[in-house]
Formats: sequence, C-alpha cells, structure tokens
Amino acid sequence: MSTQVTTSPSGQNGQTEYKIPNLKNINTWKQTQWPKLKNDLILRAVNGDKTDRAPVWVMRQAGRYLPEFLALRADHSFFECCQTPTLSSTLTLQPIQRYPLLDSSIIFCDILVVPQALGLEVLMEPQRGPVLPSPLIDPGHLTRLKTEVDVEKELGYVFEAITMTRRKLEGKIPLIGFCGAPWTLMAYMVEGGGSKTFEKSKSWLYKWPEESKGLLKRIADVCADLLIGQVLAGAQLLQVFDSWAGELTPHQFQQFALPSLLHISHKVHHVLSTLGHPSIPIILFPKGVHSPQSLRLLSDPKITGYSALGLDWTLDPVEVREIVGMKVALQGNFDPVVLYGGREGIEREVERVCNRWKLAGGGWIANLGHGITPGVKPEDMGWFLECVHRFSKR
Ligand SMILES: Cc1c2[nH]c(c1CCC(=O)O)Cc1[nH]c(c(CCC(=O)O)c1C)Cc1[nH]c(c(CCC(=O)O)c1C)Cc1[nH]c(c(C)c1CCC(=O)O)C2
Repeated sequence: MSTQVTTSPSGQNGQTEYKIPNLKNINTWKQTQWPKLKNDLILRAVNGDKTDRAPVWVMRQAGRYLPEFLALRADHSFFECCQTPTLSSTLTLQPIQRYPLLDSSIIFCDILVVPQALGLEVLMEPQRGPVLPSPLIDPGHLTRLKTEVDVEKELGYVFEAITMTRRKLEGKIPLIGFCGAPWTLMAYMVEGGGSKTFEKSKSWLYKWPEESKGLLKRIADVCADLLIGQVLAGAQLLQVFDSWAGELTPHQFQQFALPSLLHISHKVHHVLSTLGHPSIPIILFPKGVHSPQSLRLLSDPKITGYSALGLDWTLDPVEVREIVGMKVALQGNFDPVVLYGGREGIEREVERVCNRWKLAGGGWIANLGHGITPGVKPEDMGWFLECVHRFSKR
C-alpha cells in the first residue's frame, strides 16, 4: 500500500501541498510502547511554563571534549559514527551517563547528512571540519541534486538510532531530533565548507534570487521529512540549527531564510497532525539574528510553528523578552567560553546570567549560546550544570 498522500495546510491560502514522506513506521508508530517519561522539565519549559528551575542541556554535548567520545572516534570515521545506529546511540548516551544533571539528550548526527541525502559528497577533515569537494558553483549545478529524496532510504539510519536511543534512555529524559536550517545548509553546499565571509553563498542570493529560493525550498522539504521521520521514530522535541542566519541582512533573512524555516515547521506540524500524531514542539536556533524586526517575526509560535527561540550569548534575555513578548519560550544563552573561566568564574557568571533570565520571565531552557568547544575540561562542564541547577531555582 502506498503512503504517498498529499494534504493542504490549514490556515493558509490552501495552495501548498505537503507530500507525506514514505516512512517505514508511518502507520506503526501508534503501536509503539515507550517507557514512561520521568523528567519532562524541558517539555514544560518549551511550552512556555515557568518551571521550578531551568531545564538544561548543551549544544554539541556529545563531542570532542569527552575522552569517551575520542576513544570511540579513534576507531571510526565521523560519518560512520552518524550512520551506524549503535555508534550514534552510544555517543548520544555518553554525556547522559556522565552528567545526570542533563535534562535532555540530543541524537548524535550532523546537519550535513541532508546535503549528503541530496546527493552531495561531504567529508569531515581532521583540522578543517566539513568539506564538500564538489560544491554548487552556479544554478547549472542544481541538476546534480536528486529531485526526489527518499529519506527512509537515505537517512533511515537516523530513525533507527532514535528508536534505539529512546528505548535505552528508559524515560529518564526526552530525546531531541534535529536538522540544519536550509540557509545554513545552502551555505555549506555552495561554499564547499565553512567560510568567514560567505561570499559565494551570499552572491547566489544577489545574482540568482529565484534559483536560491528554489534551492532553499528543496532543502527544506528534505529537512521536514527528516524531522517527521525522527518524530515517528521517537524524538520528543526538535531543534532546527540556523548557525549562519546572522550572516544575512535582516532583509535577506526575511526574504530567503525565514520562508524556508516556515516551510519546515508548517510541513512538520501539518503532516504529523494528518497522521494523528500529537504535536511536537520545535526550537529554532537562529544564531546571530539580532534585528528586532526579525526577532518580532519569530515571536508567535502560532504563526511560525516554532515554540522556542535559541539565543546566542551576545543577546540579553531581558531585552529580547521586551521585543518578542511572552508567547515564545527562549533557550540559551551562556557564552560557551565561560566553560574556560574556572570554577569561580563559572559560578559567578552562571549566577549573573540566571538572574537576567529570572527577570526575563516565561519559559526558559538553559543552554550555551553556541556549541561546547573541544578544549573544555569535562569536570568544568559538570560544574556548570551544577551551578545552573542551583542558581536557576525560583
Ligand atoms: C554548523 C553545524 C554542523 N553540525 C552541527 C551544526 C549546528 C550547530 C553549530 O552551529 O555548531 C550540529 C551538530 N553536530 C553534531 C551534533 C550532535 C549532537 C550534539 O551533541 O549536539 C549536532 C547537533 C556532532 C558533531 N559534528 C562535528 C563533530 C566533531 C567532528 C569530529 O569528531 O571530528 C561533532 C561531535 C563536526 C562538524 N559538523 C559541522 C562542523 C562545522 C563541524 C566541525 C567543527 C566542529 O566540530 O565544531 C557542521
């Protein structure tokens, strides 16, 4: 029986048609019995509830600062770790086993699995980070991308890892599924790797605006299917990482990045509701987006489909609250470098930042304002978590 049905989103102009992805568990998720969730703090905070203390997790919490990660990585390539469900699951659980104070887990994977699923080669090079040897130079190269991406076939390993990990978590804490945002992924696909100036990817926006929008939409479709698959496989919360959103002018953010972000959230919510699945909150991390105008456009979850916004450390939570109001929950926003500040430095800064967040009111998920870096001492991460538990108490 084919599961390919199309539906129209409600509350819009009725033009958009969302194709339901072909997923193995599209009809079987209802029969899955999950262990009862014991700590739902993050799920309450993401819905805007004031919690007794802030739930805390850390972006990139599984990674190179952990000796147990490095030990496993020594025997396996980076993408082998992502693509092998047992390895991904083990890596996801490493920080959870070490730090009982974490209130959420996030599946071990990478945002760049989406360009891979679209047909581009992605390598992870030891000193350089991600490298795409054949980037998209101009719109003529768009024909190199697959027109139809079967997410089950290309990314089924993520779904398997999610199901395995949720079982192993035994309901201790929720599991976050994630993807990269279309603009951030487009930047990698055009630049061929990281960049300081984003000259190539931003010139696409100036030279070929319509083709850029088309590309962003194609990426967004795969991202949405990846998120839907993760939810049906057991993810309880989702995050979309727009790490390079701050490289755009506010106008470009609104013209290019935002519509593709909305395409993802609307498709995810619409398809899940069509399947009769309970709605799942999505956190958006639009790193570097500071323009009040852009933040205001992200302030109403009913319109955007994003329940929470992740803030980087250069924003002040009280100022952001004044701009976005009370409808959206917020996440963040400790300076990742605080983890190099020593025990006293960490304690002082956590207390200060927690006090700002208490003034900001509303739902707060404590996190860093960007990923944890490889040089952090594991015991300092542990101390940071202790301090957040202590100082975020209401
Ligand atoms: C931009 C981006 C990428 N990947 C990701 C982002 C968005 C977040 C951000 O802005 O930091 C997201 C990501 N990458 C990874 C996760 C796993 C889950 C978690 O613990 O948070 C997540 C959520 C593992 C990873 N992704 C990567 C590693 C290290 C690779 C290694 O072991 O060699 C890990 C643990 C590699 C990676 N992957 C990427 C880069 C730039 C790099 C190299 C530099 C770096 O490590 O920061 C792309």
